[in-house]
Amino acid sequence: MPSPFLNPGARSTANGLSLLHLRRDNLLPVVLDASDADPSTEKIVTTRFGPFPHSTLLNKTWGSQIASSNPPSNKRGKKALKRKADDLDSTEADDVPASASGFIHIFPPTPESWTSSLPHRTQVVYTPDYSYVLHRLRARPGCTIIEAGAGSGSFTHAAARAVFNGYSSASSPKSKKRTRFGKVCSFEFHAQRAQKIREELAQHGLEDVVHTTHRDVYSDGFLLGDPKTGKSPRANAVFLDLPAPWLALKHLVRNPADGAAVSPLDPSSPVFICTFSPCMEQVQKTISTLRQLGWLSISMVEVNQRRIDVRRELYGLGNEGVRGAVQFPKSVDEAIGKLRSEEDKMREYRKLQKEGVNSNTDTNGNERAVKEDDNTDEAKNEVPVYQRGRLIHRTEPDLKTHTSYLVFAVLPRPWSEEEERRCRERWPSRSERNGEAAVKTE
Ligand SMILES: C[S@@+](CC[C@H](N)C(=O)[O-])C[C@H]1O[C@@H](n2cnc3c(N)ncnc32)[C@H](O)[C@@H]1O
Repeated sequence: MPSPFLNPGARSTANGLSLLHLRRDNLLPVVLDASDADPSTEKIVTTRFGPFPHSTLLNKTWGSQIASSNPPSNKRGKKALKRKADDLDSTEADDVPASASGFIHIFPPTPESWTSSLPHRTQVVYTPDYSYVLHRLRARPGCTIIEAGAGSGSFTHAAARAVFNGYSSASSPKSKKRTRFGKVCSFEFHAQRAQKIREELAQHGLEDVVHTTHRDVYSDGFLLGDPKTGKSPRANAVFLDLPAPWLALKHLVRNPADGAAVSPLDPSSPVFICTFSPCMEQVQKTISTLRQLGWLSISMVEVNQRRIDVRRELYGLGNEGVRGAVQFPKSVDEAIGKLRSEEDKMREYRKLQKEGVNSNTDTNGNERAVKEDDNTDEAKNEVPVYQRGRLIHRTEPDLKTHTSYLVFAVLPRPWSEEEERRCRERWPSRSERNGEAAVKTE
């Protein structure tokens, strides 16, 4: 099955993953089920915007707006309970809320939307970090990345998309020989997490691109299959999101001394590494071990991404009903004016109370007209609402991420005297060329 992450097609399909966009930063992943066409028993996604039976979500052009359905006439629908809005957004429902008022949008999955909606089993790597990491690892179609640990699979999905250049199982044996298919070799030592990520990747059509191994990489390294005699993944890049990355580095060498038959690294290319650590002591230990093992260009980066919200700030009491406006006096004069008018109103009210007249009727018993406050900006100036107020920008403090110090390094490809000599003969330097010319003219 082609992965909806890599080949989403034009429409939502049965058994494929879709993402329901409820609100900004609130996405609900759903695998659509077409097996039950009976409206009284089919699966329903229940959200704060109403119920959405799977049949109403199937075969929709990505990006479509979908209106919620009327509550079904089945028993579950009739027994509908009123629940808090936050409890409502779920992929399956035992009962359906009686109101059917809203709409949602349906989107194909991407690594970014999966990161913000996936079921968390561990801390995850968020988009600002992994986009930078993949860029520094030179992740590109056709290369192989080693990842440990897989955790909740957030980084795994982004890495799979970065290296994807075709499904090896779908290509002919001849082209398989010629093409090096991009791969992510993912290692996880927690048995349930390893099993869960395997299931998820199969459900997402990524099992061809990601090879998952249940393994303690500190003791058993990164070969595929048997830890000692297994196959080398021939990795071009490595990402370690482990509590003690320095303990795994001894296996990431060109000539293994740990008893492994081969190195897990690609002998024909330099290898880029990134380790992800939440504290500086871990960074220091990692860098020290990288130095001992011959890694070069070692550097550390902290990604501190902030989303900047640019908007107009409109203060003043006359902005009632204006979207985003702050109902607060913009000057001392406006504050005093407001207090005076309220005192006047109170005085008049007390006077009427004393006279025994309903405050909403005048002394003759007629309905009193509500005095309109003409002191609005609308009435006072011609400036359109969207241009009023001060233009301000604020950083959004609630960005989802967790402290991460990213250590990067490069291990050069192995290089022998013989290879150096062959290259010099083939591409002589200018001085070598000039020397040769001088010898020839003598
Ligand atoms: C922070 S989580 C990784 C999150 C992941 N990068 C993501 O984006 O979802 C760290 C994972 O490393 C795994 N782990 C810890 N020690 C390990 C080891 N020695 N070998 C393999 N995995 C290990 C843990 O079980 C945990 O799932």
